[in-house]
Amino acid sequence: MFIGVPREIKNHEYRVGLTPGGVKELVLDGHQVLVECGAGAAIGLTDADYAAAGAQMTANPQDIYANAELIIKVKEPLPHECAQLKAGQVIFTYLHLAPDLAQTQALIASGCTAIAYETVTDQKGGLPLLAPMSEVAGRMAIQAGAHCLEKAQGGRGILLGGVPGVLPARVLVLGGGVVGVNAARMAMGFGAQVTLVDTSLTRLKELDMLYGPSLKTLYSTVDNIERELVHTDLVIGAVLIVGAAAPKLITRAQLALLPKGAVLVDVAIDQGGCFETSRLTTHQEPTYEVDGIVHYCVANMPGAVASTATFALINATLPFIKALANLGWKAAMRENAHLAQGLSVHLGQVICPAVAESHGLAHTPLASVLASD
Ligand SMILES: NC(=O)C1=CN([C@@H]2O[C@H](COP(=O)(O)OP(=O)(O)OC[C@H]3O[C@@H](n4cnc5c(N)ncnc54)[C@H](O)[C@@H]3O)[C@@H](O)[C@H]2O)C=CC1
Ligand SMILES: CC(=O)C(=O)O
Ligand SMILES: [Mg+2]
Repeated sequence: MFIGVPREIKNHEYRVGLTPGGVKELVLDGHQVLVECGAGAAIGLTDADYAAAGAQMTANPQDIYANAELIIKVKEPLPHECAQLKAGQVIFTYLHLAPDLAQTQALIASGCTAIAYETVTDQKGGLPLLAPMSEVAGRMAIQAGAHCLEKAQGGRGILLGGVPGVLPARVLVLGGGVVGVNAARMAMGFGAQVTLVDTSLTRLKELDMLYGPSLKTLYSTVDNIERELVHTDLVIGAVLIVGAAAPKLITRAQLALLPKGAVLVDVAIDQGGCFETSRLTTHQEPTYEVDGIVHYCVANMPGAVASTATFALINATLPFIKALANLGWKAAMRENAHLAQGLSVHLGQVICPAVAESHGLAHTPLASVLASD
């Protein structure tokens, strides 16, 4: 198969969809891999490394969009990338379509087959291709939040861990999945007082067994969250309903409950965000203020630690990329029902039910697509 890897072009996005090690595996399987020059340069993966692994290199991303049967990326295709996609071509990347009607329409119009990393599942009900980036973003959320709590960033001027004789900051984590648990672990490591809420009692029980009294757990209700906000310095938004737009857990009116200079880090922003006042920001300008509350809403947080994040991502994606390349997407999905959950858009039809529902669009059942020739 002809596989293409364009350079990522989103703001401060330095990750790359395939490492030279990944290229080597695919070339050994008999595939042809075309990589855009400089795709891995920011994290020390040189064009020479890719060439040595067996890739062909091009300075022109249009060569990739014109010729590749399978395109491997990290972030969602931007409008001019969507415009180059076509029927018969597969793109495998993060898409986050539920909050993004324009991208959904562009992928429909392209006729391509778009497979989303973030909805591929595993036997345990997890999201194996989202998890590595959720680990990174969850851990980063505490670094980012601690920085935002500094006065110069608009924050309350509170040190996360406090010092002897002065209490540490209070951190509220909304959602106890992969992002939430990684954020909670980092915050506890800093010495902060951490409370985590979730709607899953099973999950809260697991976390209680894991962390004991150093982590306070609370069932997620409006009332419980409101009572916490009154004394919270840093809130981490880490909820997810797979494929769907994030539920809004803090309204604009509820911002008034927080102390002035408190910080909201909305990791769930890629699914539309879980605070009413969230709007997308970039690494270049990561924060803004609403009613005296600092908001950090960067949708590609792991892009900032692109070296760690790229290797973590490829560890998870490579087996699926190999299956798509070796078998073709349809046979690979017939063989692996978990990979099939990634199919979002195909030949102008929306396949992911949660995406269709978010935009009020018709949805074509996965089974009927996989049953057809
Ligand atoms: N901004 C960024 O750079 C990144 C964003 N993310 C995003 O972070 C979000 C969380 O991802 P994961 O932790 O991997 O998901 P996950 O599925 O592991 O965890 C989500 C948790 O939210 C809980 N939840 C759902 N509704 C809730 C509610 N109303 N109240 C409290 N808890 C609720 C679920 O029970 C689950 O435990 C996703 O939107 C993901 O796309 C992930 C990586 C990077
Ligand atoms: C998950 C995601 O959107 C990211 O890593 O940027
Ligand atoms: Mg994202």
